[in-house]
Amino acid sequence: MSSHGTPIPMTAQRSGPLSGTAEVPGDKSISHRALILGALAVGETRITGLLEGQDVLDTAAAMRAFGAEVERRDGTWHVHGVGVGGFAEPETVIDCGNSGTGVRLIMGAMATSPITATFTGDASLNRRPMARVTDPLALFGARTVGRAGGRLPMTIVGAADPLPVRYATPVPSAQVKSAVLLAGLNAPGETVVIEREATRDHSERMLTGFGAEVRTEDTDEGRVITLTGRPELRPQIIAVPRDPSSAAFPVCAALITEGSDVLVPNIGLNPTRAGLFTTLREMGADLTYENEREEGGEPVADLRARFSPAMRGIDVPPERAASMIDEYPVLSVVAACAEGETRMTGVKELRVKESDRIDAMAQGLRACGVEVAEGEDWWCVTGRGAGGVPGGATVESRLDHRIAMSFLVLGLAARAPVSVDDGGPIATSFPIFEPLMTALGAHIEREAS
Ligand SMILES: O=C(O)C1=C[C@@H](OP(=O)(O)O)[C@@H](O)[C@H](O)C1
Ligand SMILES: C=C(OP(=O)(O)O)C(=O)O
Repeated sequence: MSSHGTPIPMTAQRSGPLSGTAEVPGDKSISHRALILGALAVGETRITGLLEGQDVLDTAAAMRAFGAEVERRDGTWHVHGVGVGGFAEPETVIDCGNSGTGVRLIMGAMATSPITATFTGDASLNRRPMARVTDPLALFGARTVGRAGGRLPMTIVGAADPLPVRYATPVPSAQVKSAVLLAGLNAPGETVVIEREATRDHSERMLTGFGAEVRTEDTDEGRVITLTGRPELRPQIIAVPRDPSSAAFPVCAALITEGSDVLVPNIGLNPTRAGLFTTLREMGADLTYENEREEGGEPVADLRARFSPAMRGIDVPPERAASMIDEYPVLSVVAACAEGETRMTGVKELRVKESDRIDAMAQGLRACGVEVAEGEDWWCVTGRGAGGVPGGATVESRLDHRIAMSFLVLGLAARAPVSVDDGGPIATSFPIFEPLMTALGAHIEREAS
């Protein structure tokens, strides 16, 4: 959906101890991929635990537009796929709303079929760079017509006679890697993606689960992923694990809110996603992994986070960026409540997310009385110590769910309330954020607009 409707101003106030269990929703990255691969399999894929956030609902609608049957019955999602190369030409414009993952993966999935589709999104998505995906799709033989600078709305004419591709991704991006692999599904022979830094590997894992041949090798060039084209994908039964990127919010809230003790069960700790938790532990957070186990081939644990008044700032190494890319906004909130400087480098990708996340956080933190320095590829937050952030500002969320949630978390520990002008975007990834946080004891309220 391109419009988020009327803004929903929200305010968070200093809260007493947060306690209890926070059952966060399903993983957003895995949910998109389950719907898309389900739509490309032959037969019915069943998905439980799917994230029912707007980003994923928009991908479900897109899969219907390409000819798959997608239905929710009794809490389970049923996807009746059309097979690799079986996508129909959509009759309407594909609106991916706020979702970079949705639009980029779907572009890849349709680019090697002889069909044409036009993509659009909301004001945030229509500002984000798409050439990073359409450049490699052109190598397969797809053609693109879009706005200047490779922006949406954009029409892709899929390749009628696609060629396989060998592509080294110029930016660390699982979306680009996944778009190329999905396009490679309907190309003959082997499609190869090379990434210098490993990014989240859910596509590789799920493609293998659906029966595609995918090889991953770590070489001097980086990680080399080879997919054999034109497989018949077999439908799967998928239980989507809970999202570590959503778990980050109750975890960080507990660490900075006096007296808190919160359990966040069943969180995937895939090393390509778990960088935030490593960082928090290095900062001295009282964050433990309980009941560590393997589920569906992924490491999983229950996270227990307790108020940690003695956290210290650290240098977050650039090679960790890909494994915590969506978590820097909320990390900067924890950094504001720690002692000393937290320096984050190798993070220029943050500038092309739903908003320029370095600028959005830096401006909002400064308005709340926190010192922030920044450059194109780095930023540094000077902590005010536990309970030391003045707060007392209204911050723009800029159509960015993670900015809105991060400042509401800050408000729980700041001396004066912190407001966001629009909490509406939270529904894209974490529709139950407000009731979940409130049930833990957080004072978060909607204001009359
Ligand atoms: O592949 C994915 O599911 C995602 C990849 C990342 O984006 P980039 O590929 O742009 O780094 C991440 O920020 C996004 O939230 C989800
Ligand atoms: C960057 C994000 O998502 P997307 O790129 O899918 O819009 C996010 O969820 O933080």
